[in-house]
Parts: sequence; structure tokens; C-alpha cells
Amino acid sequence: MHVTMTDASAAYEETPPPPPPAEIHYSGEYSINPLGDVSFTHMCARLPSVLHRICRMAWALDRRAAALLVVCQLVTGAAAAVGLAATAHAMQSLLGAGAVSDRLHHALPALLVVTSTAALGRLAGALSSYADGRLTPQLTTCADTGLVEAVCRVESAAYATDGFADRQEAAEMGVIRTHVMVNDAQRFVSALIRMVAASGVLSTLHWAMLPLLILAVLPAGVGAVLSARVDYEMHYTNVSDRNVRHMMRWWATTPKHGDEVRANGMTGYLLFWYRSLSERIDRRLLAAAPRTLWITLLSSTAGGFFLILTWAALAWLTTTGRIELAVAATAVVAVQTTLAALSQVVINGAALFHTSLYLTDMQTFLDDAARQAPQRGELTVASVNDIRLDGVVYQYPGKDRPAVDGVSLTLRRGEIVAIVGENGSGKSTLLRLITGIYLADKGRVLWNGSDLATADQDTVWARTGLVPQLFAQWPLRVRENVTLGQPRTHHDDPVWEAIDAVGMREAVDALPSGIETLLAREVFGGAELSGGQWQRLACSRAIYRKPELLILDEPTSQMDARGEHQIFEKIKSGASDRITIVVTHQLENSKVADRIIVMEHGRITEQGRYDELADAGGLFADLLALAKDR
Ligand SMILES: Nc1ncnc2c1ncn2[C@@H]1O[C@H](COP(=O)(O)OP(=O)(O)OP(=O)(O)O)[C@@H](O)[C@H]1O
Repeated sequence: MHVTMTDASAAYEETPPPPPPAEIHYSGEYSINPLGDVSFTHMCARLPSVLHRICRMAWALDRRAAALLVVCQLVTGAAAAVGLAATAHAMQSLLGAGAVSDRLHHALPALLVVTSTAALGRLAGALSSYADGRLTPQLTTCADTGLVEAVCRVESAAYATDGFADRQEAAEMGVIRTHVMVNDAQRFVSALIRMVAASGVLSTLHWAMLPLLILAVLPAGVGAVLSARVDYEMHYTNVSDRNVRHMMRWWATTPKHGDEVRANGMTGYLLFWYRSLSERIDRRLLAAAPRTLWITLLSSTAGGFFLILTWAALAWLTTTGRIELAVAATAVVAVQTTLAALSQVVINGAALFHTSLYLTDMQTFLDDAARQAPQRGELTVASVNDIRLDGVVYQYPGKDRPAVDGVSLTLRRGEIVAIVGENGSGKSTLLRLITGIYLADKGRVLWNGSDLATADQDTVWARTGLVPQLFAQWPLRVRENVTLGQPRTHHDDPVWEAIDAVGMREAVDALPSGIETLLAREVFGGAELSGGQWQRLACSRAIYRKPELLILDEPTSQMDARGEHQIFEKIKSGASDRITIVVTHQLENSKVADRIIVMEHGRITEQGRYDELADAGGLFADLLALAKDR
């Protein structure tokens, strides 16, 4: 049938609208907002511990900057106190009796103190900004690298646990907030010191002023903390959606998937999806806006009422002669100073509290990740002559049946073993168990008799080379893409040897900067390889490691016949000195193996050489017949 463009677009217009993004009803252990039933006083009580934590982190990173920051805060506070006391003194002299010149002369020393303390306060402020400028980048980097390291170091099985990615997303917010953490803390502390100093002066003028002032600012404090709580609640509700949106953003915009997106006409849907999800997130935020408005309105009204009361009280005290005019003038300055400092305490206290929520998420995630870091034992695997699997069972979290179900198997040095089986039969999971990426739920995996559950994983992985089905295309230079994870050599000969082994020399030489070329098309000066070339590079990476256990999971799925032939020749030539495992759906490739293992539903159902299995009438023979039926 011939379809014109108009037909096609008409048909498109008639189709029902695409489905919106799936609703995520996350109901795991971590789905409960930890602040759901936390009281206001409890929240305020958190501040000292937050300050303590920030100080500890800052002290550990840069003692001099941390000490400078603390000293500057103390100087600022002391300068404010002395400055205010001097102001009171000057006021009394200026508003007292006598000639103007005498009064000025009398007030001069106090005025000099006011000026000097103001200058000292400014100097301390500038120095503390400098200390903050030193500390903040270090703290942010420390939090950021700490988070990346924690995620990289957990047991692989942790990735499959309930809500791991969502909690990681929440922890990322902690890293972002680290950026403002020191500043919030510094402003909070300096405002607190200024407030204490000013309120001390105020209390000496008249006892009633301070309680009234506190009442004027307290509602704003409650309001700011409650608003922060609403904001965090929204953040918490949106965390899963934000996580999915973040992933989709990368998938939709990375050039690596650009062909698939365009040629399959997915752009419109992806944009619709992205917008729908963003609107859903916004809807929740907008629904919370009236709550925030009410909180702000009520707290401002209450604060305003008490502030009017404060000024009225001051006016009454002055007009009834209960305090002198000079004292009243000082009180005006002190009230203004205390009010400004109190407001800063409230605003920065709320900001600090807000930050603490995200820092707590970050810390909870880091603690959790530390608990999920490998704790296997000290056993060192020196070399590997045989690997024995003893009734090994592994079940992914949330699955109702094991992916590997009671596998027993022995692999010996010098042997090439092929693992075949239908999709989902458990081949890749078995490889993860053999290498100790996952630890068996039941049974044991023994390398030279050492149980992987008690062996130091780094000594195990120092002996393995793995080409996974989905290999990484690292945005690094060609050389680092081959040597990744290996100590650097003084020259490139071993790198070229690995490149030659997969027939990539010509392709690498043709790159703009040869072995130095950055393999990232997105970056200026970067270059891109074809799919098969990338796969050859992934193979060279494993070969370069000269591993005692070489595992190749569908290593030639994207390669041309020459590349595939070359890889299998290389596998054969190096086989005598290692254990080699090849997973393949190209059954002809399994001819290279000394032994073929057939997997079905997580179990080994057949074993033997190619010719034996081809005639055995089992699954292998069935799959072989299907492969030939073209
Ligand atoms: N990370 C994971 N989390 C949860 N389940 C998983 C995970 N990886 C695999 N599975 C499940 O385990 C079973 C075995 O998967 P596995 O990847 O080991 O099969 P395979 O034989 O390698 O398949 P294929 O030939 O498609 O690569 C499948 O049912 C799969 O859905």
C-alpha cells in the first residue's frame, strides 16, 4: 500500500494520545518521610548537632580556614557588643546637658570606639568570607567524591535493593547543599553572636524590651522552619519522579542514542513524556504553595503585631518618663540591631535546618552504603588453577525464583568453556557468581579451594578480565580505554600489543591524535568509534590485563567476520595459561570450547563437546537446528 505524507499525518492525528509516564507508587522501607512526625522543637534541637557536624567536616579538611572562620565569628560578635555599648555611651553624652561642642567632645572617645569596632567587624567579615571561600569547594568536592566512591564500592547486589537509586538521588541533594552549608552556618553563628550582644545591651536598658523583641521575631522563625519542612516534604514526594526524569534526560539527549530516537520517531513522545513528568512534579510543588503562603502570612502577622507592641512599649516608657530620652535613643539603635540580628538568626537557622535535612539524607545513604560495602574477609587469592562451584544458588531481590539454581561445576586452568542457553537462563548471573561480583545465597564458589565469600575481592578481581555484554564506552583517550584500572607502564608497547590482538591498529592510527585521541564525540576534539570497533576495544581491555580468568559475554556480537575470527584465534592461543569462559548465542563459536555447558532456568542441563551435544537431541541440538533453519 502506498502511503502519502498527508495520509500518514492524518493517521497520526487520529491516533489516541500517548500514555503519560507511569505513576511510581514507591512503598518500600525508605518511602516514609523521616520528618513526617518530627516536632518544631525537635527540629530546632537539631541545629547544634548540625553545626557540630559542619565544624567537624571543616576541621578535618582545612584546620587553618576552619579556625580563621571561628575566630572571625567571635571577633564579629565582640565588635558588635563593644560597638553597641559605645553607641549607648555616645548617645548619653550627645543627648545630655551642656554645649554642643562639649557634648561632642565628651562623646568622641565612644564614637572612635564605634568606628573602630565597625571597621574590625568588616575586616572579620571579609576574612570569614575568605575562609568560607577556601572551605566550601573542599567540602563540596569531599561530599561529591565521597558519594561517588560509596556508590562505586558497594556490593553489586546493593544496586538491586529496594529504593537504592532513589536514596542516592536524595543524597545528591545533600552534595548540592554542601555548597551553601558553610555560608549558612557562618551567617547563623555570627547573627547569633550579634543578637546575644545586642540583646544584652538592650536588657540593661529595660527588662521588658527583649521578651517583646523575641516575640516579634519568633513567629518568623517558626514560619521559616515550617516552610522548610513543606519544601522538604515536596522534595521527598518527588524524589522517585526526579530520579526517573534524570535518567530519561540522559537517555533522550545523549548522542549515543540519537539515531534510535530519531529514526523511530520517538522525539515527540520523549518530549511529551519529559514535559508530563515535569508538570506532575510541578503540580505537587504548586499544590504546596498555598500552605507556604498561609505559613508566611500568619507568621508575618503575628511578628508584625509584636513588633508594633515593642515600639509602642518603648514610646510609652519614654513618654511616661520611665526611661530617659538618651536611653530611649540607644534603645532604638539596640532594638534595630537586635531585630536585624534576630531576623538573620531565624532566616539562617531555617536555612541551616533545611540544609541539615538533605545532609541527613546524604549521611543516611553513606552509612547505608558503608554497611553494604564488601566485608568478605582477608583471604588472599594468589593464583587460580581451578574454580569449583558447589550447589550455587542466587536469587535477585524481588524475584520469585532463583536466577541460578543449584549449579555445581569445576573449571580448570587451560580449559575453554562455552556457556550457552536461551535468554534469561542465568548465564550472565552465573558469570557474576564465578567472579565473585555476587556472592551465592547458598552453596560456595571456591578459587583454588578458597571460598570467595571470605576472600578479599580485590585480590580476586586482580586476576580476572571481563568483557560484559553491555560494555562501557569510556569518555577517555584510546590508551586509557585499553589500560583502564591497570598501573601505567613507561611506554605504550603493551597497549599496542593489546590493540593489535583485536586488529585495531589501523583504526587507532586513523584517529586524529592516534592513541591519544579522546573517545567522546560530545567533547571538542573528541572522536567516535563504530559499534564493532568499540567492542574490539573492550576485548583488548580484557586481554591487556593478561588475566588468569578471562570471561567474554557475547564478545563478538557487533564484529565483522574478520574481527570475530581474530578474537577467537586470540582466545585459543592464550588459553593454555588461563581459564577461559565464553558466553555465546552463536553456537558455531562454541566449537572453540573444550567443553560446552547448556543452561536452562538457572540449571546446567547438558555438558559436553560440540559434536557430542549436536547429536544428543537436547536443547543444544534444538537451538542448533533453529540456527540453521534460514
Ligand atoms: N540485575 C538484575 N536484577 C534483577 N533480576 C535480574 C537482574 N539481572 C538478571 N535478572 C534476572 O535473572 C534471570 C537471569 O538473567 P541473566 O542475565 O543471568 O540471563 P542470561 O542467560 O544471561 O540472559 P541473556 O541470554 O538474555 O543475556 C532473568 O530472569 C533476569 O530477569
